[in-house]
Amino acid sequence: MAPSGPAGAQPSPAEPLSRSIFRKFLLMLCSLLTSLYVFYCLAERCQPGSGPVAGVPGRGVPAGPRELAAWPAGAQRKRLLQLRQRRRRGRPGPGDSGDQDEQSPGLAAAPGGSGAGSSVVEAQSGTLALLLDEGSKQLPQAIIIGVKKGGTRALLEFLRVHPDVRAVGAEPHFFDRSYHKGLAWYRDLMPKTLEGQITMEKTPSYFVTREAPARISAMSKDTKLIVVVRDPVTRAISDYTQTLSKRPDIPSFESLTFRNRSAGLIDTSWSAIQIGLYAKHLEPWLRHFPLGQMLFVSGERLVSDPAGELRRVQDFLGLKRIITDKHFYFNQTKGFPCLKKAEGSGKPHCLGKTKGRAHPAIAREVLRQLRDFYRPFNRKFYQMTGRDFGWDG
Ligand SMILES: Nc1ncnc2c1ncn2[C@@H]1O[C@H](COP(=O)(O)OS(=O)(=O)O)[C@@H](OP(=O)(O)O)[C@H]1O
Repeated sequence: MAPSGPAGAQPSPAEPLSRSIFRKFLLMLCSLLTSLYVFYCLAERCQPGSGPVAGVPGRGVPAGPRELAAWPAGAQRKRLLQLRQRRRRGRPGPGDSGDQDEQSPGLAAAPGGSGAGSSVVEAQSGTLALLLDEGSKQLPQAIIIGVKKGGTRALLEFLRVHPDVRAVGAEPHFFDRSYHKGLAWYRDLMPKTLEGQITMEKTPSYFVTREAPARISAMSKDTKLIVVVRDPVTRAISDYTQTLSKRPDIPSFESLTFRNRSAGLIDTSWSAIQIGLYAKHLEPWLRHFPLGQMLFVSGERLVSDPAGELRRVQDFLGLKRIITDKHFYFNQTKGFPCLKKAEGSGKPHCLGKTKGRAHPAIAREVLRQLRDFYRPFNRKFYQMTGRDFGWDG
């Protein structure tokens, strides 16, 4: 008995012609259906278990065209740029203020990394982005220049929710550490922006860098400067807590605070103390920038009323008031306000564990001496800025 041929093989002379045509037709139909299914997947309609949560664009997976269509125009443009730029991610940030300051969601790898989900998104964004202008890299028009441990990361993360703000995630440290690399290098660190969008960065050490005011002014006299300030005593303890987390064997806060404890002489050369002399650090900035070009954000109010502080910041930057109370919720576990939907992921987002560390208990008497020490500097700072931050009340 002759063996029967494999499916799709040449018809034997005994096989009727109509049957062979029918089999070919079936084969073609199958491949057509397969292609349709692949297309269907590309349109992100068959992501198992990762469908978007109602009303939360991009939740679970990055937003597809259908979700994008439901977003405001500014958010759509921003989202497309982010998707496009994710392809080129992988370049590490140039540095930060000492902490492993978490990358914002917009720059962090998407869940699944370079897995199937991301390639699907890239295929879509590539097609869609081609239809739109991709934007260009600009030098920042606004910079958060300080202060270290003031709440600078929280402010930047909150601002990034705004569709007209684009910011570099890591701290560039251009005006203090990398100025020799030139403005082209600096610009290249920035994300692409479209017309009407603001480019921003934050490097808290600029506020205490002697050369920074002149350098920023040389880049552009119109640069808007934001300083997040916090009670200098709490700020010093926060600064110390950060160092302690990396070097647990350092001396106590109390012993580092004084040059001579029995004489009550504060060691102003210790950077944790030095940075809190805000009035002193502000002077050189005011020689290069008018006061109206600087905004002082209360680090305390950024925690107690983030929407209120963000309203001031949006007004200062000439942005539409888009970030409001609706964007925040108070996370009891974290003990801080968090975003209901972070930029880039659409998921609830609190800052990482390097923000909001528990501070060590400091002797009451030392706290009193520090408050006495800072009081005149604080008063001068309130006068200079026209705002009483309430640290001495
Ligand atoms: N929403 C929210 N979530 C978490 N943390 C918040 C928030 N808002 C302000 N802060 C305070 O930010 C402090 C860290 O400040 P910076 O981000 O400027 O620090 S750094 O200079 O960039 O290292 C950090 O200081 P510590 O509490 O001492 O860790 C926080 O108190």
